[in-house]
Amino acid sequence: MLRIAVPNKGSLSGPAADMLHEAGYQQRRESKELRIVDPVNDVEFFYLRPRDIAIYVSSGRLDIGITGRDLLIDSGAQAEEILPLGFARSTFRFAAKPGTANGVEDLKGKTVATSYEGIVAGHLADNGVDAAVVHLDGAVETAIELGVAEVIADVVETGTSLRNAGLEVFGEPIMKSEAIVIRRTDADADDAAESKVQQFLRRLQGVLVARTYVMMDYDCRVEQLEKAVALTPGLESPTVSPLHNEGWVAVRAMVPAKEAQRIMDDLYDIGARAILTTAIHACRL
Ligand SMILES: Nc1ncnc2c1ncn2[C@@H]1O[C@H](COP(=O)(O)OP(=O)(O)OP(=O)(O)O)[C@@H](O)[C@H]1O
Ligand SMILES: O=P(O)(O)OC[C@H]1O[C@H](OP(=O)(O)OP(=O)(O)O)[C@H](O)[C@@H]1O
Ligand SMILES: [Mg+2]
Repeated sequence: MLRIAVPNKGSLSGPAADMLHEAGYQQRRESKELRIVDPVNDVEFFYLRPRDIAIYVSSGRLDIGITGRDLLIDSGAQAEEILPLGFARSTFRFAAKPGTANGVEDLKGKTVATSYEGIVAGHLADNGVDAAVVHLDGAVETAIELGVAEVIADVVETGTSLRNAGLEVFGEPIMKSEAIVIRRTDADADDAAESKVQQFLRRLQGVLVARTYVMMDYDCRVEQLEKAVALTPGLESPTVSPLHNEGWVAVRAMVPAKEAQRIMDDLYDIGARAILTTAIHACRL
């Protein structure tokens, strides 16, 4: 049975459960459940603190896990990213009162508060900067007002938390993060276990594709086919079928959902008609 770690709280937990549900896996019914077995899919889910997931996975007791890239790097655990999942996107940045610093090189002798000591200590060391790091569990934006540190390093999404605290980011982003699937580095799964891991990844990839693409169908004159296909190349190549009316073909291709309206306009302009888009609910590429 495949054993998978899933975030039990915070920004990662809701979207992770939604994605697993969309991929056809049973999920817990209430937030106090610590583990559930999905017998149909031969999978067991363990609901763990997001910060602990890389540690469990690196221990080899759990096969794979969902966590944040920043949390994986912060943990220093022997686990590696095998699939980015596109949610809980954030950047990890230094911030301070305006005028405090312009880059990491200005941090010598200063104190940096963060919940991600591993990332910050590593980044300071990479840049040869000697600064003190204070660990706080959360709400680190307040550390400056209360005099615990001159600088913070934290997750930034919209920047609202920083603005509310009168702080500004400075320097280059330390890293970009999103939810990821992780696995133990150099995992030595036997063939049966490996095929289960690959099936799990294919299911999640299917959800990602279904979320990002729509199916587009349209009719066009044979003379316009090359131009139309250039607009809708599909993932491999579009399906082209003859129509009963001679000189016309029907075309079917997947297109990025964000570009669908623009592509429909462009197709219309070159004479395509009966242009339809439909949602993709699931797929295996
Ligand atoms: N506001 C946010 N927007 C996007 N991603 C976020 C945000 N806050 C945290 N994350 C991401 O969520 C992960 C951290 O999850 P975690 O549950 O530890 O913290 P949290 O979401 O801040 O919850 P809490 O602080 O309540 O424990 C990291 O990968 C981080 O990048
Ligand atoms: O840029 P924003 O959109 O404001 O998001 C970033 C904030 O979200 C998270 O905080 P959370 O609410 O999880 O509280 P915490 O600091 O206690 O973790 C993170 O730690 C930042 O403070
Ligand atoms: Mg938080």
